[in-house]
Amino acid sequence: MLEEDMEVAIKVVVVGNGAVGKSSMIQRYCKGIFTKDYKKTIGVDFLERQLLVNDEDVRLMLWDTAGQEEFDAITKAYYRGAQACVLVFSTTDRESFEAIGSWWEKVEIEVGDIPTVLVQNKIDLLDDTHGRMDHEEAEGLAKKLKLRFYRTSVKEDLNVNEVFKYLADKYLQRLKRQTAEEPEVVHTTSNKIGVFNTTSSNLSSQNSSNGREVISLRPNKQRTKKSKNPFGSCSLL
Ligand SMILES: Nc1nc2c(ncn2[C@@H]2O[C@H](COP(=O)(O)OP(=O)(O)OP(=O)(O)O)[C@@H](O)[C@H]2O)c(=O)[nH]1
Repeated sequence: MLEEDMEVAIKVVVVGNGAVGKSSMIQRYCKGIFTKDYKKTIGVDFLERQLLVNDEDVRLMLWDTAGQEEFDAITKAYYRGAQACVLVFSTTDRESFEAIGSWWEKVEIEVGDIPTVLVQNKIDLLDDTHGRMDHEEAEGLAKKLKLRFYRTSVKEDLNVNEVFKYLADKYLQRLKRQTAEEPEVVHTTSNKIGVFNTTSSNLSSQNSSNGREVISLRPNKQRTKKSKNPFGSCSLL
C-alpha cells in the first residue's frame, strides 16, 4: 500500500503514426465516445480518467501526440516526464506497423524505459483484405521489443480498458518496488514517480486544484476542423 493521502498520477503518452486511432482511443477511454471523423491532431492534448487498481486510486493523464511528422518539434517536449506509453499501429496501415520500431526508439531516447504496450487498433477491419496484418508478425514484434501486445477496436470498444489497466498496474508495481528501495522518494511531488500529495485538497471535487502541479503541463491544441473543448466531460486538472 502506498502512503495515505497520496494520489498516484501517471502521465501516459499515446504514440504512433497519423490516423491509427490515438485520439479516438483516448476519447473512448475518457469519454466513452467514438466518432468516425478524422481530425488530425496538431500538437498535443490530454484527457484524464481515474481508476482503481488493487484498491489504489490512480489518475491517468493520457497525452495525445500528433502522429504526423510535421509536428515532431512540437511534440518532442511532451514526452518529458512520461511514465507509461502506448505504441499504436493500425490493422489497415502496414506503414504504421513498420514505424513502431522508430516510435519505440523515440520514446526510449526521450524518457528511457517506461511501462509500454504495443496495440494493434481497428481490428474490426481485419476482414479488409487490403490492410490485413499478419498476426504472427505483430506478435513477433511484441516479443522482440518485450512488450505486452493488445488488439483493440476503439470503434467496437474492444480491449481499450484492458490496455490502460495493464499500464496502470505495471506502473504501480514499479512504483512500489521503487518506493521499497528508496522510501524517501514518496514524500516528494516528483514528476518522476508521479505521486502527488493531496492532503490539502478536496479529492471529491471535480474542480479542485488537486493536480495543481500539472497545470503547467496543459497543452495548447488546435484541430484542423471546428475547434472543440478537448476536455469534454473529463475533469480539468
Ligand atoms: N473502423 C475503425 N476506425 C477507427 C478505429 N479507431 C479510430 N478509427 C478511425 O480512424 C480515424 C483516425 O482516428 P484518430 O483517432 O483521429 O487518429 P490519430 O492516430 O489520433 O491521428 P493523428 O491525430 O493524425 O495522429 C478516424 O476516422 C477514426 O474514426 C477503430 O477501432 N475502428
